[in-house]
Amino acid sequence: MPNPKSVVILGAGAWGTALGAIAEANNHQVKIWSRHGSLSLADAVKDADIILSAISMQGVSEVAKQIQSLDISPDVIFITATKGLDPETTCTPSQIWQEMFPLHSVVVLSGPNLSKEIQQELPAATVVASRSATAAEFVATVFSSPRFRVYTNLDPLGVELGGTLKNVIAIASGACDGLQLGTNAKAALVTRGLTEMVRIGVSWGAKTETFYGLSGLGDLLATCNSSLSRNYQVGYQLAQGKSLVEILAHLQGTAEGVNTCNVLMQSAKKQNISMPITEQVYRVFQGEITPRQALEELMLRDIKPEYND
Ligand SMILES: NC(=O)C1=CN([C@@H]2O[C@H](COP(=O)(O)OP(=O)(O)OC[C@H]3O[C@@H](n4cnc5c(N)ncnc54)[C@H](OP(=O)(O)O)[C@@H]3O)[C@@H](O)[C@H]2O)C=CC1
Ligand SMILES: O=C(CO)COP(=O)(O)O
Repeated sequence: MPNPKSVVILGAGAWGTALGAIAEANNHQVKIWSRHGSLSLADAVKDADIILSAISMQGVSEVAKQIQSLDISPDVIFITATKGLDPETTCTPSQIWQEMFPLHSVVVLSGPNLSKEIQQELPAATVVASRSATAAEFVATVFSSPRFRVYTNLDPLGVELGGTLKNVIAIASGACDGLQLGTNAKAALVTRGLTEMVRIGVSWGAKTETFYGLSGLGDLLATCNSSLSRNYQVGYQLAQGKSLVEILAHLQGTAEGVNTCNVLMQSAKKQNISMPITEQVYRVFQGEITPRQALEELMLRDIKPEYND
């Protein structure tokens, strides 16, 4: 384990708190900053070795801009644990951080990590990915523990997109369970969902194999099969006939898949990329169809080869 480091967590939500506890258990000095807390951002990031952002997508650009105006040592490593896409630019969180801090190392942390289980100290694995192998290896040593196994990876975009794109499929999976469609239907949905993720992710520059790792397939398996996932909960409740507005008003925490689905749909249309499951989720959000009608449309699509469709 490295010497104690100063780790600043941005965002006192479920994920920021859980990651803070892991670093603290490894004897690092942890400060958690929240926009509603008494600690100023300037005081929080002063003397930081690591700045880890676990804020929802909607706050990333704004907070990154505030930090840009502060005096940040060139040795600071940024970690992003947000799973979303910027609605204006379609940029991922790591692209936003890297653009604002071009000379700093930026590391993506993503994996099958339902925060409630991690808070209960159940074992889990994750991936830290960066263009800098040294930065990824350093971050792995800071967070690794007997209950949190951290793998390194050199495809930050692929790791980040795995965690982000799977949220839309988790919503569809929640709906699949809400409609009680069974295990075969779920297996088909998740597998075809992964195909969609690979298709768009690779067109954006991610590596195919990354989607078959912990941050892609691994996170799909976790969130598509657990009622702890907020995205899954959104889909499940849509299948029960609730409106999206009603669901989001009562949901505890952030379901990034809702915004991600909208951003994805626009990009897929522009790029002419087929994303049938995402499209059906989008249409359910728009109130155009019910989850059951979405199922019927997916089942009645043209017959085609399993690959190269
Ligand atoms: N929970 C989980 O299991 C996991 C979550 N993630 C990802 O981590 C991110 C955060 O998730 P989670 O912690 O669960 O969500 P929560 O809803 O619990 O917390 C969101 C956090 O973001 C902060 N925030 C939101 N908007 C802004 C803003 N404009 N400026 C500053 N801070 C803001 C919130 O601050 P405030 O409290 O002041 O509103 C809060 O600290 C999401 O992208 C999620 O997909 C990734 C892996 C696991
Ligand atoms: O990404 C997650 C687990 O890896 C958390 O999923 P939800 O955001 O759907 O709760």
